[in-house]
Amino acid sequence: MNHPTTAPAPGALILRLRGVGKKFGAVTALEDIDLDVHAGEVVALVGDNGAGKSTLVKVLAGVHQPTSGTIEVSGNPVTLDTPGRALELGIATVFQDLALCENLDVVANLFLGQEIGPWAMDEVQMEVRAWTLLQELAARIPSVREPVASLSGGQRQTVAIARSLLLEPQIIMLDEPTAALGVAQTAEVLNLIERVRARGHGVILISHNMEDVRAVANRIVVLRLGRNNGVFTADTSHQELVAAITGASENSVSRRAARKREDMKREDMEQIQ
Ligand SMILES: Nc1ncnc2c1ncn2[C@@H]1O[C@H](COP(=O)(O)OP(=O)(O)OP(=O)(O)O)[C@@H](O)[C@H]1O
Repeated sequence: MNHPTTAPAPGALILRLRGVGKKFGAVTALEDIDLDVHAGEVVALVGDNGAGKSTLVKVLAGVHQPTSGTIEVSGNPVTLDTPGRALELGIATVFQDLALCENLDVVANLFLGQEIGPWAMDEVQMEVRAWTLLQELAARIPSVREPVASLSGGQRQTVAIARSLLLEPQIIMLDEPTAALGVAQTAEVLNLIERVRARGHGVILISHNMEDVRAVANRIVVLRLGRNNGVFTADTSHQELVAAITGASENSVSRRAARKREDMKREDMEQIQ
């Protein structure tokens, strides 16, 4: 199945993961992950270092193969065995390094690698398409003939996001898009994410910044130690989110139960010896 040419209905379930796991040898990076993404929503993926966010992004980008579980795109089971296949199925990823060419201008960066293919066009057509897309995104880029080297961090992020939209993906994954940005540029990128959502794409936003996440996400999916640890809404308090991320929500009752289990195990061992 290739990705449908007609846009999914707003709110349609476009991505569904059930029981997805990923082991690297003896290391379990992901275990039993469920994730739903609908058309026209921003799902934030948050978690501490090592929680499994990057691994999940790479599974969805076709870089890593899951060791268990199922992935469905628009209701059809899929195998994302290469990055090209993920793109064909309408899953685009903007990695943290952005992969832009500093010495090339905005138009050249937007169409990089697509000189042959659906967007094979002449220079004028490419420039018009670039302007149209950037205007639609209300992107603040001074000129599409500006080399990327002279753009700000926020503008570079915009170019990278616009490039991934050229193929009209159903889902766009953004890996820490505001990590290196100041306040004004962060606001610009958050506005851009809202406009991408308004175009009907499903957005998966990976971020360490709870303020950013709460500002734009419809739902916040917490990963902890490679597992799901709750799904929250944007009005969830900072403390509650941090508790889910760090595991501080494991309250004194569950700690007491764990202590009892340990005591019982010790007593059993003593009886055996
Ligand atoms: N290629 C690999 N080989 C072995 N183990 C790996 C590999 N990639 C990730 N891991 C392990 O999988 C677990 C999850 O890592 P991952 O990088 O996905 O977490 P993360 O949430 O993205 O963390 P961070 O925020 O630090 O990037 C970690 O224990 C990590 O050491």
